[in-house]
Amino acid sequence: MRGDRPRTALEVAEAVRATGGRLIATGGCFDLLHAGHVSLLRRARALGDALIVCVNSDASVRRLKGPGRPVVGEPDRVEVLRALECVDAVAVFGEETPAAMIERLRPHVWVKGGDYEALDLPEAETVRRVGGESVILPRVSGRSTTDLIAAARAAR
Ligand SMILES: Nc1ncnc2c1ncn2[C@@H]1O[C@H](COP(=O)(O)OP(=O)(O)OP(=O)(O)O)[C@@H](O)[C@H]1O
Ligand SMILES: O=P(O)(O)O[C@@H]1O[C@H]([C@H](O)CO)[C@@H](O)[C@H](O)[C@@H]1O
Repeated sequence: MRGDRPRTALEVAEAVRATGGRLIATGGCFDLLHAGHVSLLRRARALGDALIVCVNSDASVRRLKGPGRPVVGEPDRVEVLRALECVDAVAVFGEETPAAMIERLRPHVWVKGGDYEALDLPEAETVRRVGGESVILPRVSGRSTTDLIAAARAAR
């Protein structure tokens, strides 16, 4: 039981460090959550003692993915992520990259899915500076929010 009040991302980070644990973090838009996201989050969580998901604000998603996005607003994206057993806390950020949030959380491991190369991540230098490592986990083929949106439009 994780208690009735969701712990903040900073509270989770401090608790993990206080017990000498390994803090995992990941980031993304997570608009219209799908099985690829869930697989990534479960595998990320298995790398350590707690997983914090850094999720882009609505304005940040719009800048990144275009004017029609996100299709699911920030409160609901946060709520859905928080409902996953493998997610210990969710933090929203509004910048272009999660670098500032990574500075605050100082994860031991930063995880992204296979559509990125670890060394190409703009936040990779920040991860290194806070003493962490960036890890890229393989994607689940055939799962993307873009495809879900296209399929939903085609079904109308
Ligand atoms: N099929 C997948 N399998 C594993 N990880 C995935 C998959 N799709 C996305 N991810 C990862 O989930 C995180 C969030 O990605 P994002 O929210 O952009 O998903 P997406 O489905 O690619 O969205 P979009 O189609 O809008 O770009 C990223 O780390 C990304 O690499
Ligand atoms: O859901 P996405 O498109 O994986 O999320 C973006 O990831 C970027 C990535 O971490 C490389 O920097 C990040 O910069 C951006 O803010 C989105 O989270």
